Amino acid sequence: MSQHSTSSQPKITLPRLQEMKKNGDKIVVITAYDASFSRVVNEAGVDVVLVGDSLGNVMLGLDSTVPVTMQDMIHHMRAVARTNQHALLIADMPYMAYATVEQTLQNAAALMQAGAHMVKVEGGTWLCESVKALSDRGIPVCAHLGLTPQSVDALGGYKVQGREPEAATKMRFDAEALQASGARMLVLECVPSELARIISGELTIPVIGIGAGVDTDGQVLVLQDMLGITPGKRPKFSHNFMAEAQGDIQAAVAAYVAAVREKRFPGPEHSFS
Ligand SMILES: Nc1nc(=O)c2c([nH]1)NC[C@@H]1CN(c3ccc(C(=O)N[C@@H](CCC(=O)O)C(=O)O)cc3)CN21
Ligand SMILES: CC(C)C(=O)C(=O)O
Ligand SMILES: [Mg+2]
Repeated sequence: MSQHSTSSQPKITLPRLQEMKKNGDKIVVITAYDASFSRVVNEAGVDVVLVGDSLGNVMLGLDSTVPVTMQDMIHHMRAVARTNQHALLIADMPYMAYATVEQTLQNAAALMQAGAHMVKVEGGTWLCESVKALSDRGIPVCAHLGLTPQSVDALGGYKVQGREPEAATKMRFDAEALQASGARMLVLECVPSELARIISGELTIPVIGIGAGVDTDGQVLVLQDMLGITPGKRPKFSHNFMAEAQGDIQAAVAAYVAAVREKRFPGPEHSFS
């Protein structure tokens, strides 16, 4: 196998995801961090694989994503890329890797060269300049609003975001501004279902929810959460699909894919109001 995991082109492209939004077909996103699970989730037919900085929690045993480094992200990104078959691969940019426009370009380039097809950044309008700089240079960007775990200390914990009217209005404004700056996808995490529904309708780009109700254009979950092997507490918005899969990992991931496509997941018990 080649030492340089040069990015091969995915069958699931950004225009295809755009078309899925238009047709109301749910986009299925899942995290993976290594070659074995990259293959499993590809076999299950997921559209998008996220090499999330949640690898800090589930791969490294950390209690937040703050200590995760570019080296960590590159290491896992390369492993996932080696066995990817058809999925679009997104790499999270880790803590402080996109503090300035210069840093953003350099670190995004490293993740693309490790096999990513898109990079993801957490934050609102302060990021617009960097999103535009990346987009102008041909690097697709996924934005991330709501509960942004890299800011957990500023937010005062892992809490639902956008419940107050002013916060909801600001999130809608941030989402529009990021899209106008060139973002091609948006993740909404821990947001009231109604606000996520409104933002998904207002944006033309696909909106992927986690703890954001059933009315987004797609869903994302952390792999270990759906397999019931999270080290520590599993977030309330997640669901253990292993329970109904008789211990079969491949079947559990397939159950998640089917539940999202058929709009059976998430249910009210995984959503916030
Ligand atoms: N295993 C894992 N799953 C994730 O979804 C995840 C990570 N790790 N690490 C990075 C971030 C952190 N995330 C988190 C972590 C905790 C909560 C949490 O405790 N949420 C509360 C609900 C919040 C509320 O009611 O205000 C919960 O009870 O689940 C949410 C998202 C999501 N991401
Ligand atoms: C939970 C998702 C959206 C994420 O950012 C991650 O896995 O790091
Ligand atoms: Mg993340």
